[in-house]
Amino acid sequence: MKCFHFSNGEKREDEDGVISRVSKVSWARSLSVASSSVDIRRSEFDSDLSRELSDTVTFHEFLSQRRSNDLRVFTFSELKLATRGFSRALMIGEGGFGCVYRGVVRISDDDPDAKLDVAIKQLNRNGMQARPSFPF
Ligand SMILES: Nc1ncnc2c1ncn2[C@@H]1O[C@H](COP(=O)(O)OP(=O)(O)OP(=O)(O)O)[C@@H](O)[C@H]1O
Repeated sequence: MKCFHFSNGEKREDEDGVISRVSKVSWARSLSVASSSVDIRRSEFDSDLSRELSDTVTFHEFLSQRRSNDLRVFTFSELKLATRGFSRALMIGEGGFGCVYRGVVRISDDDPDAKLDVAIKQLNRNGMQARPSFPF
């Protein structure tokens, strides 16, 4: 699943009205859409890639790069709306990093009827895989 982490860095609004938070982020091999979680959690890193990129790429730059590949960036508000506030009635599964919800998102600004069923994972700051496997 594709996912990226939102952090609690500086808030910035770009020319398209997409609000992002600017801070250093690290790249995860398996990216999924993050939501309300404001912590940066390191998960499955591609060690080579993260070594090359993680300390130099800001979240805003990350979004820009994804856009240049024609990938749509959703705001947290859009994802919240799509899942009716992350309603438990729409929950379709749960992984080690959080719950997965069924949602419907608009896929075109021109056509309000163009919609797509999607699965949206809300990263859980207390996800099981974030816990240490041994006591400190
Ligand atoms: N695209 C999807 N369509 C339908 N159900 C999905 C989809 N993605 C996830 N699910 C459901 O959510 C559950 C958890 O998915 P998730 O991707 O979180 O699993 P995971 O890879 O084990 O999680 P994690 O990466 O957090 O360890 C799946 O077992 C499945 O039931």
